[in-house]
Amino acid sequence: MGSTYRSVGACSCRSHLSRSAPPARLLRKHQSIAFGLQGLPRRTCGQGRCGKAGRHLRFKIQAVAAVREAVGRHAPTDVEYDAVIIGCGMGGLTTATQLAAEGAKVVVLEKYIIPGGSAGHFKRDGYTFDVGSSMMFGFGKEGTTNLITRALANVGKALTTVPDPCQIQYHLPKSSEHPDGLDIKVWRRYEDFVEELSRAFPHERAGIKKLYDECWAVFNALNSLQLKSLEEPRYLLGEFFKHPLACLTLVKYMTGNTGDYARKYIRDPVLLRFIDIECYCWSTVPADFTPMINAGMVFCDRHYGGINYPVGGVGRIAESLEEGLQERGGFVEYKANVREIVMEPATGSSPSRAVGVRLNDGRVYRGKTIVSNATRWDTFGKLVPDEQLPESEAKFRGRYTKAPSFLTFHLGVKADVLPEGCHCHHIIVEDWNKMEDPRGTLFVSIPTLLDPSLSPPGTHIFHAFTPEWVDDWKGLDSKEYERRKVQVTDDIIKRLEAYFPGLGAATVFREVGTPRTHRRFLNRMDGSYGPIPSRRPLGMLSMPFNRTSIPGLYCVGDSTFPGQGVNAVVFSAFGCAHRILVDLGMQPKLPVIDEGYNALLGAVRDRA
Ligand SMILES: NC(=O)c1ccc[n+]([C@@H]2O[C@H](COP(=O)([O-])OP(=O)(O)OC[C@H]3O[C@@H](n4cnc5c(N)ncnc54)[C@H](O)[C@@H]3O)[C@@H](O)[C@H]2O)c1
Ligand SMILES: CC(C)=CCC/C(C)=C/C=C/C(C)=C/C=C/C(C)=C/C=C/C=C(C)/C=C/C=C(C)/C=C/C=C(\C)CCC=C(C)C
Repeated sequence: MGSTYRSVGACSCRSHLSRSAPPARLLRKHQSIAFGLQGLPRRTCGQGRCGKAGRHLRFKIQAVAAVREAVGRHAPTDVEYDAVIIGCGMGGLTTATQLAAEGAKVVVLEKYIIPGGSAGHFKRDGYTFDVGSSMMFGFGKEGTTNLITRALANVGKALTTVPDPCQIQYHLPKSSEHPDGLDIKVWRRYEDFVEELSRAFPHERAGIKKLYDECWAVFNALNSLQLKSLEEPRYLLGEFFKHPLACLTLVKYMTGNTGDYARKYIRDPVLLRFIDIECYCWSTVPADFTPMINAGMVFCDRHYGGINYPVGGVGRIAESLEEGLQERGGFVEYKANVREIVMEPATGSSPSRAVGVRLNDGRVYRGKTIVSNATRWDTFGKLVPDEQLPESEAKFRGRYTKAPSFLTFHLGVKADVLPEGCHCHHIIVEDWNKMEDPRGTLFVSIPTLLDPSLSPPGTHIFHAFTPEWVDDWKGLDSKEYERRKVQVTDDIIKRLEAYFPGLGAATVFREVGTPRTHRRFLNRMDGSYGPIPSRRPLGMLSMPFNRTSIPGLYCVGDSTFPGQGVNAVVFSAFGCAHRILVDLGMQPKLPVIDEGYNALLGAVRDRA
C-alpha cells in the first residue's frame, strides 16, 4: 500500500517546536510529526534553520507525545450533542464551525489524524504538499460568493492569501486552424481572458463574449444573495423579497446545463471542445452534463474574487477552522472511525430516526442530528446498511455514478527546470478524444510559485495528477503495486517533459498516490472524486440537498448540491448548518409553509 499520507519526515527545528503550545496548535505546526505516529521523525526541516539535532530531539519527543495525546483525545460520550458529524473534511468541519458559531454543541469524528480530508496537507522532507487541488475559489474580499473567506470569518479567522494572476494555462491539441496546438491562459482580468480566447477564435469573438457574459448574469445573481439552505422557505422568501430579479434569474438557469448555452452562441467544434475542458477540469464531465449555475460560479469567481492561494498551504484553511471550532467549544476527535449510524426503531406513525453513531471501538455518540461528510456510497450502504436504503437513495444511484479517482504525483523539483514566466496551474490535453479517458488529461499545479515557503530553497513543488479508476489497482501484491507506481510515474513524467523539458532529471523527491491511497486515507469509496451524472442532469435540481429521507440524518460535502470543489462543499456546509439550526429550533421557521415547500421540492426533484 502506498504511504503517501503516512511516512515520517518531521522538522525538529526549535522555530517549529514549542513546548508550551496547546495540542491543537502542535498538530498544526507539526503535522509532519502527526503523519509519523508510527515512529519518531527522522530528519530536520530542510529549511536550514536547525543544526543542533541532539538538543532538538528532546523537544521532538515531547512534541510527538503531545500530538499523540491530541490525536488520542476522546470527546465525552455521556452527553447528547446538537450535531454529531462524521468526517472532518471541509464539508463536515465547516458545518461544525457554522453550528458552533450559533451556540450549538457539536462533535466531529474523523477517522484519520488531520483536518481537511481532500483539502488537507501533509509534510515531507521540508515540502508541504496539498492533498488535493491547490486552486482555491471563494477566497475573495467582496460580495457573498467568497464562501471560504466567510466560513473563516464566522469563527473569527482570516488567512493571508497570494493572488494568482492566471487561473490556468491550457495546453491543447493541434488542429487544422492551430497547427502548433492551442495555448490559452485564463487571466485574472476577465477582459484579458476574453481577448486571448477571441484571438485564438476570431470568427467566434461575439459568441465567446455572449456565452461568458451569460455566466456573469448567473454569478451576479448569486453574488447578491445571502447563500444559505435552499431547503428553507423562510430564507428563500426573504431573498425573493429583497432581490426578486436575482432570484428569478436563478430560477431561469436552475434546470439548464452549460453545453446548451455554449451551442446557442458557438459553432466552432474546437471551441466547443474548449468549453468542455473548461467544465471537465472541475466537474469531471463535459459541458452538457455541467449545471449552468455551477459554471456561472466557477467561470466568474476566478475573475471577480480571483484565485488566491493561502500562505502556508491549502491545509491552513481546515486548521484555522478547527481552531475556530475549538474556541467555540466544539471538538474534533481523530482516529474515530464511525462504523454505523445508530437508528431509533419506528414507533406507531413515527418513522425510524438517526440518533447517534457507533465507532469501531464500540463507543456510541448520541446527537439530535447526525451529519455525514462521507460520500453517498459510504453513507448509504456502509454506515446505513443496504437493507435500509431509502427509495430516494436508490434513485440517486440510478442518476449518479462515481467519478474516477486520481493518480497523484507529489514531486519536488529543482527550481531551474521551470520555464521563464511559468504559471502555477496547467492543464494538458494531447488528444481531444482522450480527454475523459483514465490518464487522458494531465493537471499540474506548482503552488511554490505563489508561496515559496512550501519547499526547501532552490526547489519547487510540482503536483501532477490525472484521473484513474481503482479497478486497475485491485488485487496487486505490495511488490507489484510498488512496481506499477514507479512505472506509471515514469510514464507520466515522460509525457510532461514535452511541456517541462528536463523534468525527470530535475526531480529530487517523489511521493505517489493511487486510487487505493485515496480510498484508504480519505475513506472515499473507490477513491472517487465524487458523484457525476450518469445521464444529462436537470441542471442544479438533480443533485440532493442536505436533508435525507431518514429523519435526523443529513449529508454534507461533494455528494450534495453543488458537488465537487472546496467552495462548493463549503456552500453545502452553509446550507446544512442553516437547515439544522432551523430544525433544532435555534433559528426561526414558517412551520406549515416549511413542510409544504419541502414536500413540493421533494416531488419536483423526484422527477428531475
Ligand atoms: N485528490 C483530490 O484532488 C480530491 C479527491 C476527492 C475529492 N476532492 C475534493 O475534496 C472535496 C471534498 O470534500 P468533502 O468535505 O466532501 O469530503 P472529504 O473526502 O474531503 O472529507 C471527508 C472526511 O470524512 C472522513 N470520513 C469518511 N468516512 C468516515 C467514517 N466512517 N468515520 C470517520 N471519518 C470518516 C474522511 O477521513 C475525510 O477526512 C471536494 O472539494 C472535492 O472536489 C479532491
Ligand atoms: C426553489 C429553489 C431550489 C431555488 C430558487 C431559486 C434560487 C434562489 C436559487 C439559488 C441558488 C443558489 C444560491 C445556488 C448556489 C450555487 C453555488 C454556490 C454553486 C457553487 C459552485 C461551485 C463549484 C461547482 C466549484 C467547483 C470548483 C472546483 C471543482 C475546482 C476544482 C479544481 C481543480 C480540480 C483544480 C484543477 C487543477 C489544475 C488546473 C491544475
